[in-house]
Amino acid sequence: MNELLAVGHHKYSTPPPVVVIPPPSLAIAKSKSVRSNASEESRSSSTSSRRTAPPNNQRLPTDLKETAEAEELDERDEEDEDEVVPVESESYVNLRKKMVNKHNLKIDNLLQENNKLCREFQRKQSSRRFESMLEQRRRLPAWQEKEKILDLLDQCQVLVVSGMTGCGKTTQIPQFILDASLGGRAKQVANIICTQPRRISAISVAQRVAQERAERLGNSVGYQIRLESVRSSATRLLYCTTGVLLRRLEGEADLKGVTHVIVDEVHERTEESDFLLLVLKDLLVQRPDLKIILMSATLNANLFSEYFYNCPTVHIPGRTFPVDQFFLEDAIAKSRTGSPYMRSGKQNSSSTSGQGSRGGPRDVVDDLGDDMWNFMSFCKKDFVKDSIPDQQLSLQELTDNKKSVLKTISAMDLDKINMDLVESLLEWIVDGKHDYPPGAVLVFLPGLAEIKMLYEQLKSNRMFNNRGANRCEVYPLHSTLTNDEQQAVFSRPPEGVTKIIISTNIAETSVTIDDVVYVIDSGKMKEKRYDASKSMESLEDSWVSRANALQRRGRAGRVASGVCFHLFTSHCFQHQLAEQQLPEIQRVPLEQLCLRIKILDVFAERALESVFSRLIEPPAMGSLDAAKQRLRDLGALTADEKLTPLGYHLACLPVDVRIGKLMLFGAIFRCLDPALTIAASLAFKSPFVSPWDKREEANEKKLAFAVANSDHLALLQAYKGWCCAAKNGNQAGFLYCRENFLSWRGLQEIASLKRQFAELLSDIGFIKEGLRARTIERMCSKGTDGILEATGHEANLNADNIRLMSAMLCAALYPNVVQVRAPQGNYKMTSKGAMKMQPKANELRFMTKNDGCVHVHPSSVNYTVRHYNSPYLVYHEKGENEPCLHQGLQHGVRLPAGVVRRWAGQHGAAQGRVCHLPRRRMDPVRCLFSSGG
Ligand SMILES: Nc1ncnc2c1ncn2[C@@H]1O[C@H](COP(=O)(O)OP(=O)(O)OP(=O)(O)O)[C@@H](O)[C@H]1O
Repeated sequence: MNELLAVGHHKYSTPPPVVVIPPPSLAIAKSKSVRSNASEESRSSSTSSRRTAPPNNQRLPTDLKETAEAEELDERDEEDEDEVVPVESESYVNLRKKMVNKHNLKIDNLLQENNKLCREFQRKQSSRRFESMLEQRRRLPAWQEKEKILDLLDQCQVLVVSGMTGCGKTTQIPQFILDASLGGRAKQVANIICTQPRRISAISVAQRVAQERAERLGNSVGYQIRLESVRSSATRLLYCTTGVLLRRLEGEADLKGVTHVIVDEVHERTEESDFLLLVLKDLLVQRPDLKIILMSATLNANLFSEYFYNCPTVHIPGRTFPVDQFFLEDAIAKSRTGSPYMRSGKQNSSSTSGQGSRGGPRDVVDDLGDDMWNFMSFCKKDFVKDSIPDQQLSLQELTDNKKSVLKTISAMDLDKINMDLVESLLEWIVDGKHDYPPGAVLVFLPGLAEIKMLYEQLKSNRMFNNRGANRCEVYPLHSTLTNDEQQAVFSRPPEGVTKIIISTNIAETSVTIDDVVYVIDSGKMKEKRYDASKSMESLEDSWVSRANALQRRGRAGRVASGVCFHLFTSHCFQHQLAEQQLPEIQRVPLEQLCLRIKILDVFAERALESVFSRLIEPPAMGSLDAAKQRLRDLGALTADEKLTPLGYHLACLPVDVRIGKLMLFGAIFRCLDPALTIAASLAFKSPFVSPWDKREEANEKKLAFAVANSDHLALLQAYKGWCCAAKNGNQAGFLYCRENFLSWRGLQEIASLKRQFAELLSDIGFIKEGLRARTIERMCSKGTDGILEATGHEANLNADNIRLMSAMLCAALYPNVVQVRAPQGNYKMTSKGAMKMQPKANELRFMTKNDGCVHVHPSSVNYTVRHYNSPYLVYHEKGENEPCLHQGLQHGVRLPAGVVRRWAGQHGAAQGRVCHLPRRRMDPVRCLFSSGG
C-alpha cells in the first residue's frame, strides 16, 4: 500500500516530493524608493493636464508611439475591446506543474511587462472610464487614509488596517500600493497577493477592481481560486483564496517575486487564515523585503498587531451609507404576521431553549390574557398602520401595538427560523408601501436545506413565483453552486423587478452586490464544532455572533442607504449573542492542519507542538496530542512526525482524514462509487430516519438492508435502492424514501457530496483529471448521481465486491476496533448430545482497547445480532463520556436528554482477515492481503 501511494501510480498525480527550481532573483525594490517615485508621479500627474504630452516630450519617436498607443488604449477603454484573458482550469496537479515551469520566466520579460504596465497606467489617467471610477473611489473613507497607509508601509514590514464594512479596505488598499509602484521604475513594480476567505469574494472583488482600473480582468488584476484562474503574465494584483496561497507556499516557500501579501478579513479567524499568519510570520525573517498587510473589521485589530510584534495599526473611520437596523420586534410590527412555529402548549413544556423555558419573560407575556390564535387574527385586522409614527399614536394604540408584538414574540419558537416571517417581510419589501427605495434583498439563512425550504415556499406565493406579473427574481447562493451560478446574483434585474438572493454566510464578507438595499438576517449560521473527547466533528446550527450580524448588515448601504432586519430581538443582540465566534482552530479536529503543516518545507522538520504553540491563539495541546495519535494510527504520520506517502495525499484532501483515506482506497481499489457513497454519508449524516412513534417499523426496514453486520453496507444498499427506484421518476424516489424511512433530502445531500469528493480526487490526480462536481451533476441520468458515468468503468471495476468493501472500511477506520466477546456458553442437551447455545444479543460484550466495555447502540443493525462471523468490528465514532454507548456513523438523531446525540453504527469485518488487527501499528491493508484477501 505504501508503495502504491508513494510512487504515485495513480496515473494523473504529480508524486511527492516536488523539486522546485530556484527562480531567478528579481531585485525587489525597497518600498521606500517606490513610494518616493510614486509621490513624485502623483504630484506630476496632478499638476499636468491629463491630455497633454508627458514632460519629456523631446523624445519624439517614443513619444509619438506612446501617444498613438494612448489613443489606442483609450479607444479600447471606451469600446471595451481589450484582449480577454481566458479562464484557466487550475487543478492542483496543474498548479504544481506550473509552479515548476513558472520559474523559467525570464527576468527580462518581467521588466518588459512592468515597463508596459507603467506606461499603460500613465495613459489610463486620461481615460474617461478610469476618471469616473476614480471619482467614486475617492469618496470612500479609505482614501482619507491613503497617504498614511503608504507612509507606514514604507517604514515597517507589517501593518494592520481596520475599518467598518464597505470603507474600501478590500478594493482600495491593494490599489494604493499597486498605483504607487506603477508610478515608479519597472524594477519596482509591486506584485501583490490579496487573500480572500471564499472564492465568490476573490472573483467578485477582482472583477470590481479591474472595472475600477478600466481594464479587462486578467490584465494587471486577476484572481485565482481552486480549479480556476484568470490571470496573465501582466497580473500584479492577484486576489486568491487563502487555500490557494497556502498551496502555493507548499512548492514556493519564499514567495519569491511577491512584494506584498495582504490577508483580508483576518478577523474571521478561519483555520486557514490563522495558519497563514503563522507561515507569514516566519517568512518575514527570511524575506525582509516582503510587506504584510492584515485587514480586519474594527474588532480585534490589537490582537493581530501584538502577534506581529506590535506592528502599527491604521483605523479607517466612518462608513459609506447609513443602514437602518431593525430587530425581531420591529420586523413583526412591520410584517404583522402570525406563525406556524408558535410554541404550542406541547412544545412549550418540552422546550429546551433557555429563552422559552417556563418562568422566563415569555410567561409574563403569556399572562397578558387572550387566547393566542384569536390574538393573531386580531393582529392581522386591527393593527395600527406602520406608516404612523409612534409619536402620533394614542397611548391605547401604542400600548396595544407594543403588547401585541410582545405577545407574538412570546408565541414564537425563537430557536427556529420563522420562514413565514421572512416571507412576510419580503412581501412588505416588494409591496413597496413604505418609504424605502426599491432594491435587491439579501436573505441570510444557515444552510442549503433552509435555502431550499424558503425557495420552495416562495414558489407557491404569487408575488414571488411570477405566475401573475413578473415582480421578482429569486436566486439561491451557496458554496456548492458553480462560479457562474454564483455570479448570477450580481446581475441587474429589469426595471420594476426585485432581486431576492437567499444565501448562506458566503455573502457575509467582502462581497458587494451593488443593488442590495435590504438585508434579512435569520441570525443563524452553520458552524463546525468538534468534541475532542468523542473525536466527533459536526456542522451545527448556531446563533451568529455580533460581529457576524454587523457584517451581514454591512452588505447593505454600500452604494446607497439600506435597511437590515435581524430576526432576533435587540435584547438578544445586546446581551445574548457572543461578541465573536470562537476561532475555527479551536473548534475543529487538528489532523488536517497537522498534515498541512508537515507538507510545508519550512515546518517539515519541526515538532508539531512547537509549530502549534506559535499560532495566534493556539488550541489546547491535548487536542494536538490526540490528533497526532490518530494520524499515527491511521498511518499518515510516523513516530518521529514525518509524513508518510498516505499522509502526503491526505494533506491534499480537505476532508476528515478517515474519510479521506476511504476515498483514496476507493480510487486505488477501483470501487470508487460505493466508497464515495459511504464517505459522503460519514461526512454528512445517515439518511435513515426514525420517527419517534414509528421507531420499531423504521428499525425493521433498516434491518432489511443489513449486509455482513455492517451499518455502512446497509446504508450503501439503501442508497442503491433509492437510485434504482428513482429510475422511474422522482415520485418513485420519494415513495421509496417514505416506505423505507429514508430522508430524501439526506440522500440528495449525499449525492451532492459524492460529486464534490470526486472533484477533489480528480484535482489531486487519483481519478480522471478535470472532473468538476457540476459537470458530474450534468451527467446524471434518471436515478443516478453521475459518479459512475463521470469516473468510468475502470474506476468502478470492483464496485460490487462486498469483501473488498469490508476490507477498505476496515483499513480506513482502523484502529477503531471493537472485540466481540461471547459468554463462556450454555449447553443444551439434544438427541445428538450437548450443543452449545448461541448467546443472546445482550449477553455479548464489546471491548475496545482504551475504553473497556462499550455497547452497540439500538439503532445499529447489529443491535440484536447474536452471532458474528468475525470477533471484531470497526466503528466510526463512539462516545467517550458514555463508555457504555457505542456511537457511529449516524448524525443528528435526538436522544433523551443526558444520553447522547448521535447514534451508533458499526461495521463487521470479514471473518479471518482481521484477527491480527489489534496488534500495534499493523497496516490493516497489508494484514488483509497477507491473510489471503
Ligand atoms: N461591485 C461593486 N459595485 C459597486 N460598488 C462597489 C462594488 N464593489 C465595491 N464597491 C464600492 O466600494 C466600496 C468598498 O468596498 P470594499 O469591498 O473595498 O469594502 P471593505 O472595506 O473591504 O468592506 P468589507 O470588509 O465589508 O468587505 C463599497 O462600499 C462600494 O461602495
